Amino acid sequence: MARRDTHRMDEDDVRSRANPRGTRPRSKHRPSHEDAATGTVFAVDRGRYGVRIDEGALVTAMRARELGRAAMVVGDRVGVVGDLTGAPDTLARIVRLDERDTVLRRTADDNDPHERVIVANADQLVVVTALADPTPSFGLVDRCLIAALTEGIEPVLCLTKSDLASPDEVVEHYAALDVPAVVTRRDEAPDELRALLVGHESVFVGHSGVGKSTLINALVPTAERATGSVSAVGKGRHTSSSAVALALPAGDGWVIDTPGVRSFGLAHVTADDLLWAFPDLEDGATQCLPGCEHLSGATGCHLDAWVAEGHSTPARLAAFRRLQVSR
Ligand SMILES: Nc1nc2c(ncn2[C@@H]2O[C@H](COP(=O)(O)OP(=O)(O)OP(=O)(O)O)[C@@H](O)[C@H]2O)c(=O)[nH]1
Ligand SMILES: [Zn+2]
Repeated sequence: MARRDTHRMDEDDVRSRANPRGTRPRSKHRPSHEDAATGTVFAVDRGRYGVRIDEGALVTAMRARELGRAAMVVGDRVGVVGDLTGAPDTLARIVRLDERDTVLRRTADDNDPHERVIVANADQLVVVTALADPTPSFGLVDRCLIAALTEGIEPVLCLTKSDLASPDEVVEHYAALDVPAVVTRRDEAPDELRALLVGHESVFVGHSGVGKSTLINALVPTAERATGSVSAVGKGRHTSSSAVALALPAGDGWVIDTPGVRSFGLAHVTADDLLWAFPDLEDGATQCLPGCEHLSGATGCHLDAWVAEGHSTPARLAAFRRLQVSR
């Protein structure tokens, strides 16, 4: 059961923090069109949405006025009416936005209260980092992991360019977090990673230049063409500022590519949000002083005693605290 606050609203007043491990979403917006087809938003550009209709065509759609301020993001499940043939120059209408299972969000920096929802309904976050060129940025990786863990999205570490450096140190660094790590290099097929993606909606994030496009092109051979067709969604100009969802060739799962990031603001994440992702530590914190940040040496932090009592391990507490400092 999720225990986090569900009262927070994202920028579009879409209720999105509801139980991420819960049951199927209910519609927030009451369907005004009983006959609407259901689909998934795979691209967004300048007020136009690319929607893959379930068992149907790829259509370009605009949102109906009745949706009010609600803005859809890649991964959203929506109801669509109108011309659903996907023929050139047709425009369908989104009349319903389903409640989100998860949202991946970030702020521009840590002092910025404005949250941006990047992707909806992803259940896996693949944090891509190069082992060299550029050297791994533990801070950025930590922040991506925090964003996933606090939203109930399963993180996966993907360590690229293993032809240039050994993965041992990085794997060791993250061992206590129990996050699966896969190692890739461009001259070998990413079979291990591919196996982890089957049946999932996986978002890929990473610093620019880590080899994310190389990886995605290996996973989805039609990726470049698909990304090109997204610019058709946005009236012909090229999209590079937003995410795009690509269907895996076997048809079982989605890969969502996002633009390279330099930073990952977490102004919206509290100490207790992060603790929620560590069920072995969470109960121990009920005995901390109010407002405890649970850092090492903090007066009144009960977590050291909790670990000494055998409820968790020093390595887990250290891993939690390292993320807590990164936050
Ligand atoms: N040595 C080595 N180089 C790689 C590997 N994978 C990618 N590269 C190179 O790294 C550079 C960046 O790769 P991209 O796939 O474009 O990286 P990206 O993360 O998509 O970067 P952006 O497009 O800026 O977001 C390119 O020159 C690639 O050829 C690898 O496994 N080993
Ligand atoms: Zn504490």
